Amino acid sequence: MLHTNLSRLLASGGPKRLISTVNKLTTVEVNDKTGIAILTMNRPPVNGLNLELLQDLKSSIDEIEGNKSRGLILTSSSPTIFSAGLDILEMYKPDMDRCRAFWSQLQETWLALYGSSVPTAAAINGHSPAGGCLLATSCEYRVMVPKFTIGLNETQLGMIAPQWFMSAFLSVLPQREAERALNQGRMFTTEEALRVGLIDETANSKEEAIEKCAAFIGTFAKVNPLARSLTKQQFRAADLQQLKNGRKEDLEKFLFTVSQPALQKGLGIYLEGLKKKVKKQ
Ligand SMILES: CCCCCC/C=C\CC(=O)SCCNC(=O)CCNC(=O)[C@H](O)C(C)(C)COP(=O)(O)OP(=O)(O)OC[C@H]1O[C@@H](n2cnc3c(N)ncnc32)[C@H](O)[C@@H]1OP(=O)(O)O
Repeated sequence: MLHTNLSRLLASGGPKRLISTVNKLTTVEVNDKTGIAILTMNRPPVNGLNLELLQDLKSSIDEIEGNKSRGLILTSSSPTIFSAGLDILEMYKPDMDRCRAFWSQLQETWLALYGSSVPTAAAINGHSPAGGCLLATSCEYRVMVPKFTIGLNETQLGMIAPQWFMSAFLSVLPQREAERALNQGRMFTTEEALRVGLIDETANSKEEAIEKCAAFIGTFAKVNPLARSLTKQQFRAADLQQLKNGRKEDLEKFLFTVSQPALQKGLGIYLEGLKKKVKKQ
């Protein structure tokens, strides 16, 4: 089968071509034989989504769209973290101008990934909370390595996931499951995520996850690319349009939320907890 051959080629190392080194926080490698691009996040230690990583992600997505790649596989250079979600330091005691640029960029990057015309898949090779889960659920397919967690834990930080975070989550989970998980701020283990359908497959390693993502992308090999892409766009149009129409309000809501003293206090305690955890070990 064609898609199995594609995934084998990719797994075998194939003739990869690094097409982008300009962006320091992401790399794009295209396999010359399969035409599939691997977009790797590389912002140690946890791929926290700050303004610069979001900018690099957006320009890498644009690059992949522009070079006619057959698909995009999103992954991480860290062996244990896909992405720790939004960089909390962008929201804690923020400079409001930067904060505005940060949230606008998050909107921009999400619109590009969720609305991407190429087939997208996430090789989730580590923990994937909150914004990390948003990136993964914005792709069309998810393969995750065991012993990690994924979910939208915003309520645990005293925050409410915006409607478009929910849209991506709801494009994957049934409403009842999504609502309960969001209300609880639940983080799913790899096995739990597979059971509820938050991920599509598990893999024993990053390489295997990439191979399975490539096999998914290979399933479109015989489908007319324009018909496939327009069908995807049609499915996602309402979600994308909702954010496009409400971008300004969404930004103002975010800026209002982060300027609340109670939220700042909560974020301070949360960050302290993350650091204490480090000291205890
Ligand atoms: C209208 C308003 C709408 C707003 C809605 C949006 C709201 C939220 C969306 C988000 O994405 S908020 C971020 C949520 N993320 C998390 O809660 C994850 C927190 N991190 C962890 O659970 C763990 O760090 C980890 C990802 C499981 C990794 O664990 P590990 O043990 O490997 O690493 P640590 O030692 O915990 O971390 C290393 C280092 O990184 C710092 N760090 C971790 N996560 C973040 C983060 N999201 N932002 C900023 N910094 C982070 C952590 O404090 C450590 O720092 P140092 O001690 O080394 O300085």
